[in-house]
Amino acid sequence: MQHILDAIQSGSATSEDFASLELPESYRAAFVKKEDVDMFEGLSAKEKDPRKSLHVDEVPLPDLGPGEAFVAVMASAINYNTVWTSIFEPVSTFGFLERYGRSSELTKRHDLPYHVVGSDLSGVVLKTGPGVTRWKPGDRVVAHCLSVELEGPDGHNDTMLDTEQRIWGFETNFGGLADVAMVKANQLMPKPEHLTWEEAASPGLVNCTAYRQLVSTNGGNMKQGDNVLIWGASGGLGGFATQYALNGGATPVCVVSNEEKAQIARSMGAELIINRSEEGYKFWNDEGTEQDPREWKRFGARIRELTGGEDIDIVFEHPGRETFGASVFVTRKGGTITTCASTTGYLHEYDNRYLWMNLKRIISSHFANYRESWEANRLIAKGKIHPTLSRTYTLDEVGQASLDVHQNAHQGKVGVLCLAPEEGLGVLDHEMRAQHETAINRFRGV
Ligand SMILES: C/C=C/C(=O)SCCNC(=O)CCNC(=O)[C@H](O)C(C)(C)COP(=O)(O)OP(=O)(O)OC[C@H]1O[C@@H](n2cnc3c(N)ncnc32)[C@H](O)[C@@H]1OP(=O)(O)O
Ligand SMILES: NC(=O)C1=CN([C@@H]2O[C@H](COP(=O)(O)OP(=O)(O)OC[C@H]3O[C@@H](n4cnc5c(N)ncnc54)[C@H](OP(=O)(O)O)[C@@H]3O)[C@@H](O)[C@H]2O)C=CC1
Repeated sequence: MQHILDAIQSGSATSEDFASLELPESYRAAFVKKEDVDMFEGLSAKEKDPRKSLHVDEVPLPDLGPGEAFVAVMASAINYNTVWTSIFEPVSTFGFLERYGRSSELTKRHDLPYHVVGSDLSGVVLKTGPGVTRWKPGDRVVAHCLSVELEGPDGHNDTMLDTEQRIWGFETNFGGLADVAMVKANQLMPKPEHLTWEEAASPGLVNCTAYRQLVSTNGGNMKQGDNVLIWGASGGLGGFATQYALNGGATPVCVVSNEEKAQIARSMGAELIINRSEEGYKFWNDEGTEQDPREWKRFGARIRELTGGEDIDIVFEHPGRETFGASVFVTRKGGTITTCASTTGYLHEYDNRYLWMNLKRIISSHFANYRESWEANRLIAKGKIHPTLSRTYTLDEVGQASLDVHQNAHQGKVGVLCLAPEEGLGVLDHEMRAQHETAINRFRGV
């Protein structure tokens, strides 16, 4: 891989130079093994340790198909979906690969006894498959994680609705936590050039998701003046939801679990902050069998205290079972709960009387369509939304990086260096970077 890295770092290699580089037969990648899917049997989700299931080793380079691209990955990032894959919860991702593999000769390539994970990357295009004209070797790119086939009509208005919609590196193989990744060329977007490789790689998945869930007409359709309740406001999704709320003239009500996280939310410009640990909300009894509506009320009263008596227009939900009852309760009449996940449990309970009597709506959201992804990346490239990178690991440390996210011991996003030999490389637009340096570094080292 050294000759590829040399070409990238030379700064002068042409597209023809990249096109003539010899591709390796194998490459370094982070993967889980099919033979390990039962390794954590009997343990609770919290006890399952990604360091034991995530391996870093050489894997063969697949054949490149039509409409696809190989990218030399300079950096990637940890997403919670890699945590799910590595603890084999709520289902083993090998089931996704097997199902995908049954579709065609080409998709069969994904059905392997190992799953190369990772749904973000920044890097350089090495080779494109037949039919790709928009991208060429040498292009500096990031990739969003929406993989679709679009052969049927379902996804033609909104690509997320394709019946063959998958998340690359979670429901497909050959993900971004590796030195080379294979993507569909439609996933590629220009790398924001005021950012380093690791900064550019880190927003992708969560930025696009937050954009659809909160801003897009497919999600919360947020407008100026809205009160937006954001759970985990300094986390992966929340760090972007908070920026979108502030940019769009809404008022974020940020929920976090400690003072450091509260400080990050404040430094982004949020003023209304709830430290859920300090306030000690206990929505469920110890057995986890019943909720306490008095605690929902206490939470709602605190929100009213902060907003001057107003309730929430949009809840940005993802913790799931633990918080969903409270989220439905504190939403104003006619308001919206947008949900994209269930980190603490997927069987939600809420009091439906508060929903229907007050004409509230629950809107589901999942990643983002092609267009929404492009718009979210454009906002990063224009310096209107900033990366939330707090710490960067090497690819060999991917297990530890995933454990940190699993244990909620991180802030914002956690980056991973793949081919990039060190942090801080890859910036072309130094002038623009200088304008946004403080915002770019807001989450660093907290
Ligand atoms: C961008 C990043 C995102 C994230 O991080 S999201 C968080 C991580 N993701 C997750 O946690 C989700 C992981 N995925 C899952 O847990 C599962 O993936 C799903 C629960 C989403 C789906 O379950 P499954 O078993 O894969 O598929 P089925 O569609 O439930 O199919 C099971 C069987 O049920 C049949 N079926 C489905 N719908 C119906 C219906 N409406 N009426 C009758 N049958 C139905 C099917 O056909 C099939 O059947 P047959 O087993 O025989 O093939
Ligand atoms: N459907 C989709 O497209 C997507 C789904 N997801 C899913 O969303 C979830 C969150 O992802 P992401 O934001 O990247 O993860 P992070 O771990 O980075 O952030 C989640 C935040 O949730 C908060 N949190 C954790 N536990 C609780 C709890 N019990 N009650 C209230 N808040 C809690 C934490 O903040 P604090 O401790 O400060 O309160 C934490 O910072 C994951 O399940 C992920 O798989 C993610 C991206 C896309």
